[in-house]
Amino acid sequence: MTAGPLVVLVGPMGSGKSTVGALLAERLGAPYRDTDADIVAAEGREISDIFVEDGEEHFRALERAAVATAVAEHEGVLALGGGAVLDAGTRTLLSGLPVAYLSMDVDEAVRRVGLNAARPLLAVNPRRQWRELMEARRHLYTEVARTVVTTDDRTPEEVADAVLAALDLKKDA
Ligand SMILES: Nc1ncnc2c1ncn2[C@@H]1O[C@H](COP(=O)(O)OP(=O)(O)OP(=O)(O)O)[C@@H](O)[C@H]1O
Ligand SMILES: O=C(O)C1=C[C@@H](O)[C@@H](O)[C@H](O)C1
Ligand SMILES: [Mg+2]
Repeated sequence: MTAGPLVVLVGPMGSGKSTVGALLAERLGAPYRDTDADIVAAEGREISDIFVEDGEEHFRALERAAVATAVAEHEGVLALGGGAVLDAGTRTLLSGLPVAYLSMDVDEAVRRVGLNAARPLLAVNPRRQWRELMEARRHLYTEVARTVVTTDDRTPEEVADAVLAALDLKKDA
């Protein structure tokens, strides 16, 4: 059997990658890994500091390298950063992998993260910013995904069940 992640979660900020990823890891008896956390650990600084000090392009290159390492060596549940799909090289790395896109509509997004000051991308007029962000990204999430799982009106447990079913992964590993 080839090594590689059992499932890769993509989707916008707040779609539930961390929450659902942890549940999936528990159900599959597999480790959870998050490339945002890998980058913070490797760089010894927060992502917001990388953006401010070196710019988004540099961050995307670090992210591409982190995704390359993770898909090569991680055999569990892998969550990517919300903007990882913007990079063409990162998208290529995902080809052929069991990628699930966790989607949500704008109302749900504003409810979950719109008022959260820790997400400065959405700090001013979250509804409009959300729409713009998704217009730029939706087709890229869809492009890399083997399955699209809606998270609106679903608990994290229900989302995890839907991912397992869509990717034909067993629940009691
Ligand atoms: N299915 C769900 N229903 C309701 N709330 C949810 C659901 N999934 C996640 N949440 C809540 O939404 C918030 C964001 O979830 P989470 O941190 O898992 O998203 P994320 O995709 O990892 O975000 P980020 O890209 O910022 O890391 C949390 O407060 C979480 O409890
Ligand atoms: O949506 C984005 O562009 C980002 C999402 C986060 O996961 C981080 O990767 C970073 O803050 C950028
Ligand atoms: Mg997260």
